[in-house]
Amino acid sequence: MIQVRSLGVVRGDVTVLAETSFEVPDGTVTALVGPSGSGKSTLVRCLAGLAAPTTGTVLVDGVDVARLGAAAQAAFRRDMLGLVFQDPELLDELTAAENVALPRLVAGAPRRTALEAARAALAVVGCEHLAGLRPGTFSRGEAQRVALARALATPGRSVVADEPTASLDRTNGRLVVDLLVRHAREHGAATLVATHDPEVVERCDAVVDLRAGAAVVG
Ligand SMILES: Nc1ncnc2c1ncn2[C@@H]1O[C@H](COP(=O)(O)OP(=O)(O)OP(=O)(O)O)[C@@H](O)[C@H]1O
Repeated sequence: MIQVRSLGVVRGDVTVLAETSFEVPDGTVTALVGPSGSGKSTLVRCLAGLAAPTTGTVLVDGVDVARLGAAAQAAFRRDMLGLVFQDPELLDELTAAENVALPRLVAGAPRRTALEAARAALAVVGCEHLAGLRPGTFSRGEAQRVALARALATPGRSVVADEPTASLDRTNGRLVVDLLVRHAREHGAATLVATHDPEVVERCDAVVDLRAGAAVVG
């Protein structure tokens, strides 16, 4: 479960987020919407331990990432949270399977086990055929699905995505949302998706709107 409690973020004179509270239950997908500059990315970064709350707390499966040290925060991102960004950020010198396996390899899993799990994750997103290839030649849709396979292969259940369909065409955008929703249902994953895309919002179970600095939960 993802829990955001009275979250406030102030940077200098700017109130980026004020008194924001909501929960994302396991097995459900919540859309995080709001005009440009309303703090969606900042909230995602707080959940990932990449930005610090000024007030309030965020909990991912009970873990308050802001209270962890830097190394533990990195381990939290690797082991507990599936993170998806607008750009896939794959490493060009590794194959797709190695990219997906990387978090597990870094955590010390045997190479063969990690690569087998990576191939299975690639099959789930329809990219089995890319396993042995390097990302340089992948289409945007393919690259984003490989990044999704990497995020969804995280042992932890919660998933946070920041504009995961923004750089994709409609067909690939739909595919990515389908995969996020299916993963949430099948794995009981609490999933939060920051988005501007009405088609994505329509597929979600709930909407949190960060309009005018206050969260409206519907
Ligand atoms: N460290 C910081 N210092 C000053 N202002 C900041 C800082 N971080 C974020 N902001 C401001 O907070 C606001 C919210 O930014 P954020 O990127 O979270 O919005 P967003 O809703 O994701 O926007 P978009 O939809 O355009 O991606 C912006 O006006 C941004 O300039």
